Amino acid sequence: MISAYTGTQIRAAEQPFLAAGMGDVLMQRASHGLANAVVRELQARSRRLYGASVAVLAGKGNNGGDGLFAASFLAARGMRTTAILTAGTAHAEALAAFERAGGRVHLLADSNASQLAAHVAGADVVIDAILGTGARGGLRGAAAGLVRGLSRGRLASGMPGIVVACDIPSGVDADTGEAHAPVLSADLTVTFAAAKVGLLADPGADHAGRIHVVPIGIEDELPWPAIRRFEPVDLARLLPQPGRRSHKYSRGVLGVVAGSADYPGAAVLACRGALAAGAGMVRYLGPPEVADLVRQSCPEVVCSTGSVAETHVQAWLVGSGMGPGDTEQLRRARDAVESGLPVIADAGALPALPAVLAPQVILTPHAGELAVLLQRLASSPDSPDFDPAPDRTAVESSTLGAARHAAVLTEATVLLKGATTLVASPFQDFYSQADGTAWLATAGSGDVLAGIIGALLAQLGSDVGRFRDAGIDPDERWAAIAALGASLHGLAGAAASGGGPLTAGRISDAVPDVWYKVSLLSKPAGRKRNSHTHPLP
Ligand SMILES: NC(=O)C1=CN([C@@H]2O[C@H](COP(=O)(O)OP(=O)(O)OC[C@H]3O[C@@H](n4cnc5c(N)ncnc54)[C@H](OP(=O)(O)O)[C@@H]3O)[C@@H](O)[C@H]2O)[C@@H](O)CC1
Ligand SMILES: [K+]
Repeated sequence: MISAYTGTQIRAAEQPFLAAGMGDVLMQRASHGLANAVVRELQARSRRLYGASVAVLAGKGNNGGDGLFAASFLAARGMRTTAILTAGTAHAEALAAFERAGGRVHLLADSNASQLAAHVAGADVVIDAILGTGARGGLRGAAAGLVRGLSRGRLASGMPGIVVACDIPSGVDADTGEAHAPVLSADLTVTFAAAKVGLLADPGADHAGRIHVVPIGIEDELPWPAIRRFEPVDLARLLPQPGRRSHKYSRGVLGVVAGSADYPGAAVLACRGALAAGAGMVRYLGPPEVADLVRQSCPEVVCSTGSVAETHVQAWLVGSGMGPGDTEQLRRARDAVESGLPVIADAGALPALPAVLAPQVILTPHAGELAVLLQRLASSPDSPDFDPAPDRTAVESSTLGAARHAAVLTEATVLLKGATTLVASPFQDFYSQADGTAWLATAGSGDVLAGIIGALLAQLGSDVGRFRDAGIDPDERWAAIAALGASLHGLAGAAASGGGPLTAGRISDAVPDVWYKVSLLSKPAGRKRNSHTHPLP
């Protein structure tokens, strides 16, 4: 599990060490870790260390101090180092160490920003150490001009060097992931003590590149994380495995209310996702012509035109491929929510459900659907705040804030789909998953995701002990199940894509193999050999 914290949480954890006079020690650990990461990055690209050019953009705070100390260590390994002081001043000891190590210093001004940008655009490594967790807002004035010019220069150069962000890309809000343009997008973010929230939520995550955490010795002081991310080993622990005496009903039955005359394929894809993700049985309710297609594509599914009340299941999937005119299906969707069973509500169900729901209802909007949902809630007399209601662009600019707000207003669990998928529980627990590939942005991908999460709800929804044993509050298990589903969907998509285009049906085809490979990670050490035979995708 990756745990991420707000800048405020990190600063609070640092406080006892700073009070004990250990600030310098923390900075040395951080800057050593940063320098080592730069060395490893160059080595991984088979680039020579000796003579490599390193430019550090250093602000006046401790973030700049980390960058300057790191550059002085790199100079000691024979690299040519240049610093641009973006605030005209810098951390005194770090600057002295940088100069002692032979680094060149330039003071940034409005008049030389474009010239300095051109000067460092060709560097082998650019370290962005302008703003860290102490930032308020984004880059301003000459620093903004420098980053704009540098981004343009790197694009034009054709063979740009590596950008390494120190702690967080400057201009990304460590607490929210909101990005104040301009931001220099990094190939790698070397972050200290623990990941920051802003690195796990878009658009901040878009700028962060890969994330490397450098421990600095304050980790035991960290509180409950602000946001978490499951890794494959967590899936190994949490995904169910049938016992010898399991039968199809005990494994979990999912009811599916999806598809319409216009979008019959959504029902098929949702059912295929559910079957692939281990549901003991899938029961489909819907129009006869859609049911016929489901039967042809998935003969395992039991289809009927009956009601929710007379269908015995452990969880419901509602909404995929449904529109506002599908009156009977929408009534079934509302009945499913009213049953009190766990429900995943997707696409067409989102506008048709009551404003206030419950934690075991998982809403799965993309950014546009979430904007519409928030606009509807803002105009409801029960939810007078969040004014003005955001449009799609506003949701995309503040994904975590929007998901959080929707979860608070609806009292449901909200999964916001995107390159980084966020899950917000109404109790303010958060997950971020980014296991997939950009090729997952394809028609029907969301229907498969709904099917996978639905199957997990049917299998795990009542397994309170499994979550408690994993340190997850049982009340929060709905958010955890949604995040597990997002992770499984991402891993399956990446495996099926193999780096090339993907169709939605192939995502579900890949789920069983990914599930198997993930499950090997939980086997005792003696059998670990298998995990090499079957590496994760
Ligand atoms: N504490 C520790 O022990 C450790 C901390 N560590 C490192 O320290 C970093 C946090 O350092 P930090 O608190 O000094 O803040 P940082 O982000 O460098 O800059 C803030 C400075 O910039 C200014 N400023 C603010 N906003 C601005 C803007 N928009 N545009 C321009 N200027 C702006 C503001 O000055 P002001 O405007 O308030 O005068 C302030 O002085 C953290 O990310 C990590 O890298 C590690 O070494 C581990 C040990
Ligand atoms: K930075």
